[in-house]
Amino acid sequence: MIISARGLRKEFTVSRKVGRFRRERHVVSAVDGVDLTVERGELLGYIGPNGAGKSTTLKMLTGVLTPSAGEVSVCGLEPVAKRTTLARRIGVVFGQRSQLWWDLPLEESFSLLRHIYRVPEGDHAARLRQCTDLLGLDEFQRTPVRQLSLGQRMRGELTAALLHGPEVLFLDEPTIGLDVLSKQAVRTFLADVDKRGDTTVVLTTHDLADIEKLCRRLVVIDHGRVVHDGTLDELHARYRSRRTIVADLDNPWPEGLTLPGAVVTAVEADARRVTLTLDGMAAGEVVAALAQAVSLRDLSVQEPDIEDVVARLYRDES
Ligand SMILES: Nc1ncnc2c1ncn2[C@@H]1O[C@H](COP(=O)(O)OP(=O)(O)OP(=O)(O)O)[C@@H](O)[C@H]1O
Repeated sequence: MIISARGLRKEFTVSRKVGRFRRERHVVSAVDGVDLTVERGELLGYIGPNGAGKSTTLKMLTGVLTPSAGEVSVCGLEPVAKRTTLARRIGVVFGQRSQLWWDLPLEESFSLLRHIYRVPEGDHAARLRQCTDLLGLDEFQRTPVRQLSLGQRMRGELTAALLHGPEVLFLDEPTIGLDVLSKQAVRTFLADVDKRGDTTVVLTTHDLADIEKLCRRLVVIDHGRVVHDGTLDELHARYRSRRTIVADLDNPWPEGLTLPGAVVTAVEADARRVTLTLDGMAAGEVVAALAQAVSLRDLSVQEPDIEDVVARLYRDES
């Protein structure tokens, strides 16, 4: 495994003003005993509600914060003790912080990074070409970073994080604030990184479409603790999320009609639209029974909603 954490904790002591003159100190448990292992080449989604402890975990994995307790190893190194060595083996994109030089054109930032990380010219050129092609960077490579839009800068940040060929890429909300096209570009790019298989990716995001499109495995934390570690399908199974069939009908839905393997969950639009939630039976069998019973105008089968299942998990844990 390339990342391992056992009993990882981080506490912050904060002081709060009480009355006019007194301050009271109290301890915030930001990460409260996280166990986590990530295998080489995985693309892991690390999600949780605001304040759950995601960024604090990433900061401990990258050596920015010293854990209060627990063991952590990334690329076989202890992040804080070996921070400089580790920096050469990981890439980091933290939404709020930039690794680019504000006043320099993007291409000069890339060139500086090549010297800082001492990347051989050929490797640098090959990786830059790959990122440029996939992220469409060509048209703004000569633009100073401060003039770039958020979406353009994020493409630059991703490139900057990958130019030294890191083994692990940590991404803290890489799609936040991006328009649909930029989001798509970032997701397609990350899917390509994942497909090549030589970079492990840890992704935190509030955009569940990122998770749905990119992550086979999902770790959910809340109040600093892991509350789910598994696939999205396993999460749906845990909450018994079901597929639904939405059918538009030529005539009103006959009151009281039932179909085996499905439950009627909504009758709308003057009873000419019915929603059936599948109860374990295959969609095809229910659709066939439906077509026998009523005259169908249109029909769609909808997958379980990720927003819904994750909201239920967050509610349960809060
Ligand atoms: N430097 C700090 N000092 C005091 N408390 C902190 C500090 N950093 C984080 N916290 C607290 O630790 C908890 C976890 O914060 P963290 O930033 O890790 O959450 P997060 O899951 O990344 O949230 P978000 O999704 O809102 O970015 C929060 O209660 C936060 O207020």
